[in-house]
Amino acid sequence: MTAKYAIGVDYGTQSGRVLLVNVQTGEELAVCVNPYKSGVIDNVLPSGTVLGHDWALQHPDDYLEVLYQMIPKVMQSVQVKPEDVIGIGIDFTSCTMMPLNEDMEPLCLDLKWRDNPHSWVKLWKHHAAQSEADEITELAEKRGEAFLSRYGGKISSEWMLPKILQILRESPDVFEATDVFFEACDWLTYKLTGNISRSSSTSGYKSFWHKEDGYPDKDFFSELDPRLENILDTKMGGPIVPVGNRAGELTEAMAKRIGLLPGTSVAVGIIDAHASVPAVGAVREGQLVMAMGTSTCHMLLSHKETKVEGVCGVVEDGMIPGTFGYEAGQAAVGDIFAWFVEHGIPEYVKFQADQENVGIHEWLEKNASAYKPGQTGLLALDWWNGNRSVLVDADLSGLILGYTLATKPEEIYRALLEATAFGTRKIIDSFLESGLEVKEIFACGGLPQRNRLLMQIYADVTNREIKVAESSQDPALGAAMFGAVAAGKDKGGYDNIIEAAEKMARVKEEFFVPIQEHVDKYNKLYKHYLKLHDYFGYGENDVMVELKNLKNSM
Ligand SMILES: Nc1ncnc2c1ncn2[C@@H]1O[C@H](COP(=O)(O)OP(=O)(O)O)[C@@H](O)[C@H]1O
Ligand SMILES: O=C(CO)[C@@H](O)[C@@H](O)COP(=O)(O)O
Repeated sequence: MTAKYAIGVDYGTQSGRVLLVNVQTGEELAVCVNPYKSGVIDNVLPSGTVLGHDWALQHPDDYLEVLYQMIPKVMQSVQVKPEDVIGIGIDFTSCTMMPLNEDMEPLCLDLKWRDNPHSWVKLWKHHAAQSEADEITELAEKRGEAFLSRYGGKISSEWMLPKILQILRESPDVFEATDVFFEACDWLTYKLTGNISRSSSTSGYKSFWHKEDGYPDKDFFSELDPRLENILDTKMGGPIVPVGNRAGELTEAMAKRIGLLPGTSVAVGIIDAHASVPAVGAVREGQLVMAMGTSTCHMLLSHKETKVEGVCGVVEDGMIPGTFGYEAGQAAVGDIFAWFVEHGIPEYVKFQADQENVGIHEWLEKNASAYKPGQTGLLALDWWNGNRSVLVDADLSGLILGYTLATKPEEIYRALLEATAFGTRKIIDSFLESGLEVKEIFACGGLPQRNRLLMQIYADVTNREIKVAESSQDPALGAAMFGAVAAGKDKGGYDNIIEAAEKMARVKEEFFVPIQEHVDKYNKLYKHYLKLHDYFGYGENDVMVELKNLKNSM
């Protein structure tokens, strides 16, 4: 049989990328990255409307551009015939949601609505629905809703219902005008296939849907707000299709536009971080995958369903069929380092990095590597974008302790790297305390490829070996694998994602091994991290929330 190919389209926070992969070998033939023209809209709308605190929106046209521009570009860069591309898979940040009209078009593209911020795509890191999230948690607790325990006991402002509730409360007219609220992932799948469906992955992790129990009762929604009584049949309606299935086939019009053949199989969409799980070959119980980029998502596979504090969700078959997929996460990781590089470094660092012809991150990494664990005298809490797991509180904020007049930028950078590693250890501890096994850790995403010091710190802080994905486009590779599964064996693909992972997944031969001397030091520092974590995180000291309230009242 001639070689067959699949396309993975990975929609990240800042950019979308398209990867063309050989289905038999997993070889990556070409990749094209398209930074979103409008990026993350967190200050003002294109029309000039000023946004409130913690808003994060996106422009839906930026997503379509990735398909229209990047798929033809990838195809032109290699000698692959469209008929040999058997499947397409999409992964997307989540919950990135949008209000659509009855023609399945985003409301924000309509002149009538475009000045209203609520008509736009709300990005996963839109955190302005915290009070709605708290309200949902309170109601679920009061009613003893069983679903709450699957989400670590607390509802995140990042998910679908808090975002819908915020729209309803702040802009009932947008709510009324909305035909359906859709995850961007599912909207793009619709754009490719013309079929309206929802992914079991986004529905399970972000919209409270459960394979056996379905959604929470209608009563729950109506008690939250009577206007939500029928939302499951109306604005949240549509068939839910399990991941690993085919969502449909490429339409004639879309095929023409992107230079592929109509009828090409399109997979049910998945959450971006989850696509990395099969892409590193993790398909078994006890395998933990950290997708480390702007944020970090921790995905753990297990055969049992249990309660885990602060977990973002557990969904049966949510990542790999036959297992329960647990997701936890840190809402900022790379974003914290980016903040420091952008706002925290003095001119002399820029000058020296220039002289040495290296980037600021590289300069800081090199200089921070000269320190031993504990030598900076600093300890930080990694809550620059709130705390996703295990505290689930977007109102928490960052902290650095131990500054002196001698503190240097590279020491602060190191403390920030360490803080994110402590945050990850806390998440692993939470899994272990719930009786789940963590046998093997994989790291993927942009960070492990770029920062060796960071990865060594993670190995030392967790006292575990860390394997790193070979592909720098891991989610896109995973999405392409789902594309190959959507096509099926008859067309040269695979019957299921486990078979696809056996043939297409890859990790680097070299991995990060803990250094005992560092492990001992970090064990001590971690105890102090936990003290700060519990003191500020569990409400004993609520100064972070008070400061935020004060700021928001200005
Ligand atoms: N050398 C580096 N060390 C640490 N962080 C870095 C480095 N280079 C870039 N970053 C951070 O990595 C993040 C981007 O990660 P990446 O995985 O490429 O993107 P995304 O999460 O959008 O998919 C940014 O927040 C950026 O600041
Ligand atoms: O929340 C999730 C997954 O549940 C992610 O989509 C979100 O953290 C964004 O991930 P990136 O950091 O852009 O890769």
